[in-house]
Amino acid sequence: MVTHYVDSEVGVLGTVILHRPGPELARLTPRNNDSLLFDAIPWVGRAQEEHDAFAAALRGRGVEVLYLADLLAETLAVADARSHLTEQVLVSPRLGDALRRRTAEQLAYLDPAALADVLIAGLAHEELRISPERPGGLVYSLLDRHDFVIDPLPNLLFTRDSAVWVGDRVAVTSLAMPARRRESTLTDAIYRHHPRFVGTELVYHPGLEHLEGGDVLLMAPGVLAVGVGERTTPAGAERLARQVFAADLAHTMLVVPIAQERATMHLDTVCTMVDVDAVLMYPNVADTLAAYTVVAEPDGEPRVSGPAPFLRAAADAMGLDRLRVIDTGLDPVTAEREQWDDGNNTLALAPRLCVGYERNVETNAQLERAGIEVIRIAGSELGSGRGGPRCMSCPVTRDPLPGVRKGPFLSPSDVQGALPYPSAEG
Ligand SMILES: NC(=O)NCCC[C@H](N)C(=O)O
Repeated sequence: MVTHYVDSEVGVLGTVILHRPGPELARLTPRNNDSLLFDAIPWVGRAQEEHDAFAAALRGRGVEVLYLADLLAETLAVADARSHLTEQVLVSPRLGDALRRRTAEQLAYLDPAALADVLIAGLAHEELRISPERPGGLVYSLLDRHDFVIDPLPNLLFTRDSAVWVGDRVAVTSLAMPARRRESTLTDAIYRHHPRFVGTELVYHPGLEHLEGGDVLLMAPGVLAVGVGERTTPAGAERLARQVFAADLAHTMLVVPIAQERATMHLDTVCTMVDVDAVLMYPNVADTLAAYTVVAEPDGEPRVSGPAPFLRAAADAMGLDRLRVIDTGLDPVTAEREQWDDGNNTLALAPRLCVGYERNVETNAQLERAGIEVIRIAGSELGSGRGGPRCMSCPVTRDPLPGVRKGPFLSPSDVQGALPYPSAEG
């Protein structure tokens, strides 16, 4: 098994899982885009070009790119994974027995790659092979022709949300929105059965309290920040705290309430890290964002204190005098526009090097003024799902921050002493 390890947001990125958008985006129509969590109907070919350029930019900086569809197809070559994932779509009570039988027959004929395509893009009414000898039954007869026998997963593009690595373990999440729930059944199967990942220990499972990867930030080795709002629940944060403390993957979790709105659906829509001591942050929330600090008691029980201002609590937990803050946009109007267009949602490839959407002109200029290099990518179509470079990537390997050993973790003051990178302000 290859070793995978992620203990920060900014350690040099080694390997990342992306999902190249495909036929599942072509399922979006004006009648289903809201429930499928897209704000517009993307031009699929252009979205693929934009995504290919994103992947090329990562490879150009030495990052290994794994595609989720390939991992899934390879996973489906394992008999147990195939039967488990097939059962998970067939179990839906929406199908009824006759339609379930027809669907099962059709899936049984597919090779692993074709089955992966169906699990991702779904199965439309028109695609089910029905004949007088092979009737679909009452449910199929009443199914609207625009409807799906198996729902598509257009948000698989946002690989960040269904799994997040913490140290050498992966948290396979429990997604809140019905349109996304099935995504983590695919990631779960990949981490359990794919030859590259088999043996990886899971620190969170689908089916537990709601938790989404976009809400989880690895602020420093041993320090997590978890947004609670539209997606991750306080119960999800509490469960994750217990599990990461028990596994000695972290010593502190900052739990950060965020507004339950689409614009701030995850913590990484308002705050991402761009250096070991610097965050890119939406100024309209910077002063009001608060955090409850949760630490592990010796008996394993999480102890809660606060709330305190987020930036103060984070700096304390990370053993820093303060966190440097780079604002999204320049003025409140530009900031609001660029936050909406995922200006905040940068993906760090290393300390002071990140990928951002080119359209967020002011935010990118602010980053550069603060000494952060920005690799700009197009996102006119990719952005229609409301996610940026961080949302579209699941890092599975980052270099540990130099000078900070792998867990069990040092105390915050030891970590501060070990920070390798001087801040841009010296
Ligand atoms: N971490 C993120 O902010 N991910 C973006 C998810 C966008 C997706 N359309 C959703 O609503 O869940």
